Amino acid sequence: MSRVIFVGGPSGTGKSTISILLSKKLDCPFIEGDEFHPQANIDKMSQGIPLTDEDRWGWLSILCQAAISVVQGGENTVVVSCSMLKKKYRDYIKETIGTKAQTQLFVLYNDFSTIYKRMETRSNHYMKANMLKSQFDDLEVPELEDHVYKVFCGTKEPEQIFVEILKYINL
Ligand SMILES: Nc1ncnc2c1ncn2[C@@H]1O[C@H](COP(=O)(O)OP(=O)(O)O)[C@@H](O)[C@H]1O
Ligand SMILES: O=C(O)[C@H](O)[C@@H](O)[C@H](O)[C@H](O)COP(=O)(O)O
Repeated sequence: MSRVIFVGGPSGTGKSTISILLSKKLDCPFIEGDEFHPQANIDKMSQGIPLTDEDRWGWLSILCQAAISVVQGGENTVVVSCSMLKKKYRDYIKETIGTKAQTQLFVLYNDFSTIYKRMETRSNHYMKANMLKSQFDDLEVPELEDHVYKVFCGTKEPEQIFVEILKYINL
């Protein structure tokens, strides 16, 4: 059966970095969630305004449909980066993918100060460092959610985090 692997967490925790490592290892496509935001969401974030649930539902739907299209197009696996900060977003993703593929969700998390320092150096990204707090406020670290795994990153190198995640993935 095909599978969809989502990599989540607040901005700067390493979603894209880890997703790229996974897609290389699994030799599969990678959907960069940031590239699928409606323009209204990008405009909002560019102005330093955090997204609300209402802003996110449409984006989550687009991402799920993109992942489904990839596996229905014949790919065995696809990796998607998407913050999916709240349990209800993760539930929505699992429900929407449904039986079309096996779904595994990994939520990266870290200390606020570690990520804040990292974000301050990323000046060209539309996600402003001062919006990070709202993301941490929204983050619900998963506990006992089916097919959802939390991954504490701390000061681990991306390779180390990648190896941790691989333990949950059938190669
Ligand atoms: N484990 C890590 N340790 C140190 N730096 C990292 C780690 N993971 C990612 N980074 C760096 O942090 C920044 C944000 O990473 P990125 O993968 O774009 O995060 P996200 O997609 O979650 O916003 C990048 O400059 C990246 O190289
Ligand atoms: O890589 C990042 O910096 C984050 O992924 C970010 O750009 C993300 O697209 C938005 O944070 C989505 O909105 P929410 O995370 O607020 O849902």
